[in-house]
Amino acid sequence: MASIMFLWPMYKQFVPYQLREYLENTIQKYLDKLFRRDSNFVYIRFPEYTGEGLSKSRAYDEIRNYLSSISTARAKRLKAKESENSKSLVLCLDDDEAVVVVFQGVNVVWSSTVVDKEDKHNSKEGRYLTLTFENHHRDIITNTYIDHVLREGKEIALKNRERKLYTNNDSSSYSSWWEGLWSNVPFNHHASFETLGMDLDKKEEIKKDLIKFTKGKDYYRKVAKPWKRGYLLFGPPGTGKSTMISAIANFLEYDVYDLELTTVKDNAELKKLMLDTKGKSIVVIEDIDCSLELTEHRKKKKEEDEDKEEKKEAENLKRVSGNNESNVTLSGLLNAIDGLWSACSDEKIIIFTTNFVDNLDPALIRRGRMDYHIEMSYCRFEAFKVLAKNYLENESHDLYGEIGRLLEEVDVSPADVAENLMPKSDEDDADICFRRLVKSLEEEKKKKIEKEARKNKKKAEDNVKQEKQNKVKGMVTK
Ligand SMILES: Nc1ncnc2c1ncn2[C@@H]1O[C@H](COP(=O)(O)OP(=O)(O)OP(=O)(O)O)[C@@H](O)[C@H]1O
Ligand SMILES: [Mg+2]
Repeated sequence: MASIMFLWPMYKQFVPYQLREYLENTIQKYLDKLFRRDSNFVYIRFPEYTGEGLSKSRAYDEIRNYLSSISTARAKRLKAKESENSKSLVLCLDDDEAVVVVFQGVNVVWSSTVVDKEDKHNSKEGRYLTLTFENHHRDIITNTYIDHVLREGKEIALKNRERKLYTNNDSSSYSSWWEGLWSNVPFNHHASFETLGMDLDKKEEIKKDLIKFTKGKDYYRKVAKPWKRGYLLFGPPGTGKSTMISAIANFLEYDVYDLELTTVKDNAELKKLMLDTKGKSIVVIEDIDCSLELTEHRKKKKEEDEDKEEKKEAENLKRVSGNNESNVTLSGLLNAIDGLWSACSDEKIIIFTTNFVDNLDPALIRRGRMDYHIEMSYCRFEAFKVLAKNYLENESHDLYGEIGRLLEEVDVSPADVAENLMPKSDEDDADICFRRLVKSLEEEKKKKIEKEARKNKKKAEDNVKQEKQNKVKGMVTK
């Protein structure tokens, strides 16, 4: 019987379609009816559509994904499918084709069947996948294997999907009516940890932390915490905070939700937005200090307007600007990050960026909320080496020593260094770019020295002034 089971796919390959259809519709149906009850084999059917055929079956898609890698390696007939959510063609088992899979020493057969043309009018099942195995393996298949298949299928779908960059829609604009809370575009930023100029040890530490997080499902469940992690990226402009977010997204293959807090109407809307984000994603709030400050600033301005009896003018302004004033409060934001709802979806990273970490409310960035604080700092020699390799494919040069010394003496951002390293014309080779960088660093050094000198001069003048005042005071009291 086992040999018949394994020959079945081959038979399907060689027998002409019309004859096969005839055989399947007549002989096989009767034979199946007669013998299936006593058969040693179990058949599980997974239809493409569930219920009345209104919605696609998730299990079917997951199994198809799982079978895609196996079929690509083993099946003779494959079907190439284009999928909206997938970044490349998906190869899957062709109709009326089958593959044998061995799981923990147990042989099973997966076959794909398309519903007969006549039947199609009565049934919306479309296609179905059938899993066949010997009866005495029933426990391992139903308790372990099917779960394994669905899990693997989900993983494969996540890997193959086209990643998205989401931005929240302004709720006061008409487009949000049909576009929903978030709009998206394909996420195509190519930043990676390899191209990120920063201290190598720090880079490794961040990568390790991220990997630990992604593997922490059971741990987070054990300690009864939602599976999420907060990162605070802080540092001067142009030090790579936004680039780091893209690098993290690419490293983990996550989607990115870029949340523009100033267009969020109120706390309730913020909660809705957060609830509408999927797992395996990064929620980003850039320049968090400005977002909150802006809200406060607007409120104060409104009060002032009212005090000055300019209520009418303020009303007009409101009308013109579409009344899109944000009333998100700090407590609303805290609640959105780790309120009860945050346990609703799995595997999420929240990243705040700021240029002024000292301006932030301690409650917002306390550990447990923003678990990992990463300082993005000015460009030093190690970061420069990464940028030189990246922009000029260069790993050594006579000027490296001088550049290294200058980078220790002046504070310049990696963005400034990158700008100097970027060839401006076809004639610009590495030598020209490095010389340009040295020149720019020397100018920075000169500016720094002049600034220091001005500061010292002012300090000396202030001291003289103070001494004079003290002398006068002394004379008066005498
Ligand atoms: N550490 C870095 N490694 C590699 N490239 C960098 C780095 N920092 C900055 N750059 C380059 O400079 C540009 C600006 O960097 P980025 O936008 O990431 O800075 P930022 O810290 O987010 O600045 P801001 O505070 O103004 O938002 C990037 O496009 C990137 O090319
Ligand atoms: Mg930025």
